[in-house]
Amino acid sequence: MFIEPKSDRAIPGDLQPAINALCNVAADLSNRIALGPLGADLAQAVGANTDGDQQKALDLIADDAFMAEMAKVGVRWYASEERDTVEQLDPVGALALAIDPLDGSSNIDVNVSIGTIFSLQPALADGNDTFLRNGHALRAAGYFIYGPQTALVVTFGEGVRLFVLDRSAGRFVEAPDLMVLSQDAGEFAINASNYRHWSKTVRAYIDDCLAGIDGPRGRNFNMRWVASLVAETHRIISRGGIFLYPGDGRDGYANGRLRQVYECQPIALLIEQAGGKATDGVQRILDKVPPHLHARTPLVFGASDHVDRVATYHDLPDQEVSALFGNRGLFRA
Ligand SMILES: O=P(O)(O)OC[C@H]1O[C@](O)(COP(=O)(O)O)[C@@H](O)[C@@H]1O
Ligand SMILES: [Mg+2]
Ligand SMILES: [Mg+2]
Repeated sequence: MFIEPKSDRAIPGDLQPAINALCNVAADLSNRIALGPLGADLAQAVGANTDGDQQKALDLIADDAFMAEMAKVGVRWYASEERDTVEQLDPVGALALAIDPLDGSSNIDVNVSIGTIFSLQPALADGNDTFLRNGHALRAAGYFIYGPQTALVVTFGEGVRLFVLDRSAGRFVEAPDLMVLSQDAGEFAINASNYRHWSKTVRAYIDDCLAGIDGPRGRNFNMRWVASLVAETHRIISRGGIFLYPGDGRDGYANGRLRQVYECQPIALLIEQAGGKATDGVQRILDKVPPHLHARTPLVFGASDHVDRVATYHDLPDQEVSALFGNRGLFRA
């Protein structure tokens, strides 16, 4: 076994082979990533996926490795960010796996945390129908983080569990405590270089954070942006705060950058299970049905109060946001 749960906590029996196989591949990837420049050039550009995103060597290595193992463990449908269509693996398998095999690709060659995001749900007769459902069908959601520690963070619907890779044993060993999101950290994460492309609503929210103790929030905030969704999620689950990847005015970014099936649904389930919230700014992510396999959605997640507050900015009539915005614009001269 490549995973060692605490003796008083089980992994649902029908999911165990798939979770074990995911751990096997992730441990191997972790070893390869850890070699850095002593190993193969994992950051080499090798092409583009259907969405036009650049693919790095590690995106494809990870995708091939996960797909090969999933064929042996009762997974019928395999949907990957790196593939145009759903692949059928085991025709009599009962499960469907959605995966972002390598998240945070821009960080591969700079020794910053990257990851793998996945979800498992029951397989329907048709692959597309399986994945084009809202997030309430998920049986499990998780990510592997390849960082100073390689870890698996996963939920089976009863809280969020942490397993750390013990390299000497070659196994992911469960940590004693469940992960619970702290509600009061004052930290936000957003790619602020897109400020000029955001809606007034998003600008007003961030302006208020930046105004700190002198603004309407009456407290100072800190900012972080790793450009690796797994790393941001791990930090927020570990110590709180809020993450935003809103839609913006750039070509192709009307719904932001993050994919509903491979990234947003699993992260949303984890965050909710840790005691937080995940929305597109207004609507709960888990309630949304993906319009197509590679659909993107704006994503806002973190401590409940922070996420609720973002929704109140969206609720303001446009004139009111404009009026607020007229008094702010802290990024402008
Ligand atoms: O470069 P940007 O626009 O800040 O986007 C960063 C976001 O893009 C991602 O890298 C997208 O994931 P992939 O690396 O799987 O394409 C997220 O991990 C991250 O949150
Ligand atoms: Mg990703
Ligand atoms: Mg990816």
